[in-house]
Amino acid sequence: MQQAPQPDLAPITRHLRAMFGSRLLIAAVHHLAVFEELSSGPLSIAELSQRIGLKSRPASVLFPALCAMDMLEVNEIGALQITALGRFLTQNQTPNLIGYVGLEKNDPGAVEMAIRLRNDGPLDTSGGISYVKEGDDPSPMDDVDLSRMFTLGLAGRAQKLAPIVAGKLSKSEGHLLDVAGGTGFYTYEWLLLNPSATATILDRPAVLAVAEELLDAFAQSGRPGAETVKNRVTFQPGDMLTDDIPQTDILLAASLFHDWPTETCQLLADRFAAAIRSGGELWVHDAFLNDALDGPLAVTDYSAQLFWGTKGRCYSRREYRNWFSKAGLEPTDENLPTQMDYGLIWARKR
Ligand SMILES: C[S@@+](CC[C@H](N)C(=O)[O-])C[C@H]1O[C@@H](n2cnc3c(N)ncnc32)[C@H](O)[C@@H]1O
Repeated sequence: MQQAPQPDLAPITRHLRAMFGSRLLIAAVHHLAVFEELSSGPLSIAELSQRIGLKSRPASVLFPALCAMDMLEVNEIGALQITALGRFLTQNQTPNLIGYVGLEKNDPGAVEMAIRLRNDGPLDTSGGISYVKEGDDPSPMDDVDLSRMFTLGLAGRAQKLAPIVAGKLSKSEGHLLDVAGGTGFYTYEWLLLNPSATATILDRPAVLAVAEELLDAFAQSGRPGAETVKNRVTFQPGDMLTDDIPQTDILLAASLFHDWPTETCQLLADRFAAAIRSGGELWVHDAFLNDALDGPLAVTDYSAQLFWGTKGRCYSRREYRNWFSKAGLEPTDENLPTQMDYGLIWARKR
């Protein structure tokens, strides 16, 4: 019997992430006065950021989101200006919706979003930041219970996307390194399609304990070839920011760069480029902003969610390709959509 086609689960993730976009809008109107600042004319991104007290990361989350909502736009000289729609969020416009939006201004999520925008992150980071292990700072990824909770929280997403991603990655008889591989599902599915290949999953030790359990279940699933996958996987506990990264033919970075600020992204690109053998490939699976940093809305909402919970945000393909080029890799111009607003880009090493 033929299987019914599986739906793209994007509507679920879009509605989930829309909450963070709403918080940005309320914070912009009522806590940061973005529209009032722009009401007398366009401002450069740097000038507007400075006036409302935003560093580069929060500015790169907020302004693309307001552009995607069609309330701001970038003019021909690269300055931000209010659109015909956004005008209805300024005092000079009668009627306007400032009061109506203001009914939500004390919503705890909107208030906290304003705090995080101004502070470039939460005020209290003593418990560590989700999905991030950096230096000696405490990390939930090194706590047995929290790392299990965070890793299993991503399991369904990875399980759904992994067969699609695996089918689009290059075929190989060589080695795949899945950096910050989490559950490992991308690796298991790829090994199923590449029966002579081997793979390493690098992550924090507590995360890999969960991945090993999931691999056991995968190997016993009864799917043809699944039992061979187990012997072809190596689990490597480590710190991708400081430890030696094993040499590989294909390196996969899935939902990885978006947890980190731009400087760390360049460091990671450099480290990954060094680990890839000549002729090898770096693949990124993520959700990408438009190169013009003005949308799409699903990704600006996601960027707000990542801003809220991690040290990163969503980036454009152009931003990724710049890091790749600076790392000595040759970015290809392929854009391969997967599902849930994610896609693949890749670069090769000569
Ligand atoms: C958002 S998850 C992505 C997991 C997986 N690639 C996926 O798409 O489902 C980020 C992963 O990065 C790992 N990670 C964070 N900091 C790390 C570090 N310094 N070294 C190695 N892994 C790290 C986390 O433990 C977590 O599993």
